Amino acid sequence: IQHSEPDRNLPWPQDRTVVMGILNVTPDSFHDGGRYERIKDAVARAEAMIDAGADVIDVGGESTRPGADPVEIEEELDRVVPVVEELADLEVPISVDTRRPEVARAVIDAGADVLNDVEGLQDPEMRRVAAETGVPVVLMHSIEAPVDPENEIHYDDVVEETIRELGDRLLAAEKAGVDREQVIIDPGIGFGKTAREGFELLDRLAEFEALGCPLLFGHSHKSMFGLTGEQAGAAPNSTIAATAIAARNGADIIRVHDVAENVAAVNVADAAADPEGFEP
Ligand SMILES: Cn1cnc2c(O)nc(N)nc21
Repeated sequence: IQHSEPDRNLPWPQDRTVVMGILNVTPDSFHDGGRYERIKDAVARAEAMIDAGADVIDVGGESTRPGADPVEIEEELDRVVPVVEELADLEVPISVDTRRPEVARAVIDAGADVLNDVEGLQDPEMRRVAAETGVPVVLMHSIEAPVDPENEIHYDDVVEETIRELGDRLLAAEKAGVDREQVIIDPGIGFGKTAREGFELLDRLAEFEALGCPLLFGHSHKSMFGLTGEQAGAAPNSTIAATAIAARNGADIIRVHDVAENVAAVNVADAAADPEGFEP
């Protein structure tokens, strides 16, 4: 499977699988230190991920784990804006994972290059931000985020239904003035989907090409790997194996915690996809 035609003005290479490093700036992702310590630590971790081969850094101030507590807007701003300001000077683009238009506007003003919306631009105000700023936006499929674990969502064909619902979101975004060229789609692994549905999506990723947008796959350390003998938050080996399969099945961007290991996995997939043309 080749990558989507390299004709979009996205801020990363389009002739190979791109690795997005996850930078959580939630308090539980730091040992207790002051605010300044946290910002310094976040920048150091971003730099380490860049050194390990990350093509883009995804900054998130609010956990989207199932059942996570929502964070006040002021708190989310206080967590992400200072970090984005520091990272804006680094040589790789910065993505921000937020569901809030206020935060989206603030981080774009602070230098963020990409919006990562786990709610798939369901908020009309988020569509307006994307349309007005023209920044690339990740449109992730999720019935709700964070998902209420009690909310039993059932799919007949998770791939078909996810593609159809993403298509509807894409149309709504285009109606609001968002250019299809700025949209990256994402099946939303684990958001209201079972482990087996996660593997079904992984296996049939190529079907998402129908939407004509680059595809982001975010499986790192997720609960689907309970099926493969690891567990949520501690699934490094399954994550790396799934990265290679996802890249080979057409994922254009892989969103991961452990950058070096997953860079190797995408390189293996890209080399297998084009043994003559692959360049290390
Ligand atoms: C923030 N976040 C957590 N999981 C994610 C996924 O699978 N995709 C995207 N785009 N963001 C995610």
